[in-house]
Amino acid sequence: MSQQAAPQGSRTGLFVNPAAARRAEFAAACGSLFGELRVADGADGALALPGLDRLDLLVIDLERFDPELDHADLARLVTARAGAPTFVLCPFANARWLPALMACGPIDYAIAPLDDEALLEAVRARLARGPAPLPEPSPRERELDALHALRTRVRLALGEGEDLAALSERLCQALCSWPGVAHAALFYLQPGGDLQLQAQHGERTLNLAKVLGRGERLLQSPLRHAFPGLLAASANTIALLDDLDKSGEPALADKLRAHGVQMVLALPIPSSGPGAPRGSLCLLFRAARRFSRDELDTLAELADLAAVGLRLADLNREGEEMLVRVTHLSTLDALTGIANRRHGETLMEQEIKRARRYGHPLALIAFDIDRFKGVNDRYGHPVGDMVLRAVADAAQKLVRASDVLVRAGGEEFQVIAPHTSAIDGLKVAEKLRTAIEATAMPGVDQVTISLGVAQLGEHESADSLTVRVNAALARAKRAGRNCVELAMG
Ligand SMILES: Nc1nc2c(ncn2[C@@H]2O[C@H](COP(=O)(O)OP(=O)(O)OP(=O)(O)O)[C@@H](O)[C@H]2O)c(=O)[nH]1
Repeated sequence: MSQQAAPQGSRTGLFVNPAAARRAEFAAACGSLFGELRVADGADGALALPGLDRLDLLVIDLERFDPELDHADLARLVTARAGAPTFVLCPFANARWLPALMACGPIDYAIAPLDDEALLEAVRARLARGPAPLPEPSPRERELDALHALRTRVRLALGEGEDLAALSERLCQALCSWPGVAHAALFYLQPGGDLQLQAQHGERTLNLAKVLGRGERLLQSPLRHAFPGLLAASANTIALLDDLDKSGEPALADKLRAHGVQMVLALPIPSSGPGAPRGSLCLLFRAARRFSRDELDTLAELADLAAVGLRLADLNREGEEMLVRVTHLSTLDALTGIANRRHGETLMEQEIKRARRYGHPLALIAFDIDRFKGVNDRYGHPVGDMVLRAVADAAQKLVRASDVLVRAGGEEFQVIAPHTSAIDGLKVAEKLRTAIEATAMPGVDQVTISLGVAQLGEHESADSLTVRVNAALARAKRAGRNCVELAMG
């Protein structure tokens, strides 16, 4: 590669930014420095250009890019330059871009905002230095760079804090970016459970579950003393198999060699308190190698980071479970398990909106157990509760999946029936009446219900519909109970 800067008239450049106005501004400010200046609105467009690595200068203007969304694509772009001059304009309030991109290749940068003159000067200076952006790194610097890149990738992988599966997958991907790593795996000890292969990444043909003979209950595996990933998690130790034959398991060694693996290193992922580790990080290398102290320190640090990540994933999961429980408690009636009154009101509003939007009829059926006070008085409250549950179960079985059964209060229920006219509502009500009448209630004489039916009027509110249906129900009670009445319009 020539160390000379190209003459100004023949220089090629590429400017990348999502905003057309910024691209135009850059072309106006710096276009004179290039024989040919191309522009792209993102990493995908830039990567699609032929000869990307031969351009004299790539300028990435990070304004309007989002570190969460765009990091992976821009990282690919920097990597694709393979060390060729890359100049990054970084907003002063978002400098976390810099270490993240530096981890992918050598970049120069200027902190934005810059006025046109300062921008022209910075780009001119970068072009004048020619293609060699930095002196060749020494082996030691290369090692530190690789460690730095690894640490950054692991941090980014953990930063997105999702569920355990996604987090473990990203962590393995990050570990595979370390030079020499063919495959990476995360073994996870389920709380109160067994060790399982949670994620793996790398050599496509290598499936550790197959190599180990199982993907779960790995603490019971006969290979738990031979394979570093299992040993590290079960014995809470760093396990380094620098020669596969030392495992004492020739079949295991052969299988790993067949996939190009010569060495395996595993580190326990510490638990937050005393006790067994949370699992292990396992790295499978293409060749045996020695590790420096910095490398071992960094790997231990990564295992600590992984522990924090797993804890966060646990907290996320616990939070989600709590939300499901709270939602359950706040929407369902504890005795019968059907929608409670408040939730019923919300669903009713939704169904009214839907019925109006699509011009479908909507019926509301209200029903109430006859002389229920007598059931309680005669058989006691627990039997009364059982009757309420039995009535709810029988009604739930009878209504359509799209109907909503609600416990409106004490022994009053409602059925919100979408796509249902008053006539059809009467039919459903009659079916409910006969079904309850025919349902055997252990230890109780026959139970009957009275029902009211109303169809939603064109401009009617939920309150008005409820008042009308309850009036119909009251008429059914007055008419002698165990019967259905249609609401007045
Ligand atoms: N076991 C039990 N009883 C309840 C529950 N909620 C309300 N009740 C009882 O339901 C009864 C309702 O009585 P009333 O409103 O007088 O009506 P009824 O006896 O069913 O008479 P009609 O509706 O006129 O046929 C009362 O005795 C309430 O205590 C509950 O969760 N469990």
